[in-house]
Amino acid sequence: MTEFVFRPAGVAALDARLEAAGLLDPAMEEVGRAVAEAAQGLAGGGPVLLLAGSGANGGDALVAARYLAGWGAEVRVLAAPSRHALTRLNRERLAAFGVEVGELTPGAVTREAWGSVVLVDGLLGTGFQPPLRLELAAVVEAVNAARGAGTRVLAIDLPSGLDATSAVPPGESVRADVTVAPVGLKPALLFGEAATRAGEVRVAALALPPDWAAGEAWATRPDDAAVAALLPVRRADAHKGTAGDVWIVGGAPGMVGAAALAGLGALRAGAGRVTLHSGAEVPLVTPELMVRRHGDPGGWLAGTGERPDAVAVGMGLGPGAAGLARTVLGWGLPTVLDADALQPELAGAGHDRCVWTPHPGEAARLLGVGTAEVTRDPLTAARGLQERFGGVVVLKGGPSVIAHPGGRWVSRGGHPGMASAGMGDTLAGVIAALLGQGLSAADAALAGVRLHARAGERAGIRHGYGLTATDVSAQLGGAWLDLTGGAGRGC
Ligand SMILES: NC(=O)C1=CN([C@@H]2O[C@H](COP(=O)(O)OP(=O)(O)OC[C@H]3O[C@@H](n4cnc5c(N)ncnc54)[C@H](O)[C@@H]3O)[C@@H](O)[C@H]2O)[C@@H](O)CC1
Ligand SMILES: [K+]
Repeated sequence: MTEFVFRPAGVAALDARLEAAGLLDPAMEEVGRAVAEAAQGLAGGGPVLLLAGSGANGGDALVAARYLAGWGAEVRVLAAPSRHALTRLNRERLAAFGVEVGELTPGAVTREAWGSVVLVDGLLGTGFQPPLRLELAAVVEAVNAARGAGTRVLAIDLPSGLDATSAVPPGESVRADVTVAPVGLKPALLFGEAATRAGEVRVAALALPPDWAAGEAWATRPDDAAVAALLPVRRADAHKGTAGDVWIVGGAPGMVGAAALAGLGALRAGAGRVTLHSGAEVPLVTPELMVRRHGDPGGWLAGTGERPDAVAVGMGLGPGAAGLARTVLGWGLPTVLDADALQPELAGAGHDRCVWTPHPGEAARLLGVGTAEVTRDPLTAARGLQERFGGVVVLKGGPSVIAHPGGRWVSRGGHPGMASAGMGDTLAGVIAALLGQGLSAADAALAGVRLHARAGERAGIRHGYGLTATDVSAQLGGAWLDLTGGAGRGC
């Protein structure tokens, strides 16, 4: 399923629409039921302790308690006083069900957690404004102590104490084993240290008019079926001239491997013909790559009338890369700009057929901010880059973000072993190959990132953290077949 990613403002806007349509009560009912089902699955018939804060997150917990009680589970409930109308209503409904609700204090949490198999965290969701107030900080501490003693923790929407928009927790927060996120994900569930505190994340879809969620979402996380639909299908009479002529412009003395890896990535992603243009002698990593050495690559590019179907420029190119990149951008061809071609002076030089592929350090250089600012909120950073540089931006990371003029995508998958030099060079080649096969810049970026990640997952099974960019390239063909379900023959 393709998932939506919301910021708090989107959640609040969706809430307002639900309220106006008289659908907020049924929505909370759906969320509470989904939470109850997940808690029941985790508890395996054991007692469940539910903690309800003062907002709608707490209301979700109170609904979940009612369902669990109705199914015959032993429930213990502690709740904060609330002025939220629906949360209060659900507390009354729970009382009518005969379930007692205790006062939410750190001591009560410690006492009631004793013997509870599962603790449901409905303290704070997207309405949390850091920093955590003292009385709740002590409750969060008690929750984490209970988890340390063996109680499994299920967070509603996000672990309480996380800022929904940030990869960096503002301080201590609940540490969850499972998070059930209503309607869609929040950035904190996807990125950085915050995501590690959420455990396994499950989205609980709500029955909504289809355009409501899409209209309020800040990004989407496409599934593999959506990505596979972007990949080209060849005719039986395809030949190397129809599969894309790709140039790799990169490599300087001491940095030739980067260009070679990009070339290999392009070949393995189906390019019909790949030529490396370099000012240095590039090693023959595979005989299928063509290598052309130029004494003055910039002069040659400026003068040549030859044109490929797609270009990747920058990998290992060294100083002067921005000038070469400007020349290539001037051709208006499908182009990937990577590594040394990612220079602030190229702001505004992008066009709708180009893809910029910075990692967070390069993104920070392009934006003129610190790397921490980029990694704290990659979705906003990627959008800022796209607006400043034009075209499409792939902000690499785990997960990568793709920003295009119509919105933002968050990629899926990958493997921690991909944290090694050369992976970005391979990705640049993969995206160039897809551009050369006729994909738009946005589609090539999304499909390229997912193909690369899937290849990394395959290579990771064999090599663990020791996998190299060459290992990933070798798995690109298999990754393509995985995504397309074995398609790929002529039709
Ligand atoms: N449209 C949606 O996506 C839906 C959202 N729902 C739930 O609604 C939640 C958002 O509800 P609310 O906007 O009521 O917000 P929350 O329930 O997240 O929290 C708001 C409450 O937290 C308190 N609070 C805020 N900052 C605090 C701090 N620093 N220290 C201590 N207390 C603090 C506030 O006083 C307020 O009472 C979501 O996280 C989700 O669980 C669901 O109920 C239904 C559908
Ligand atoms: K929560």
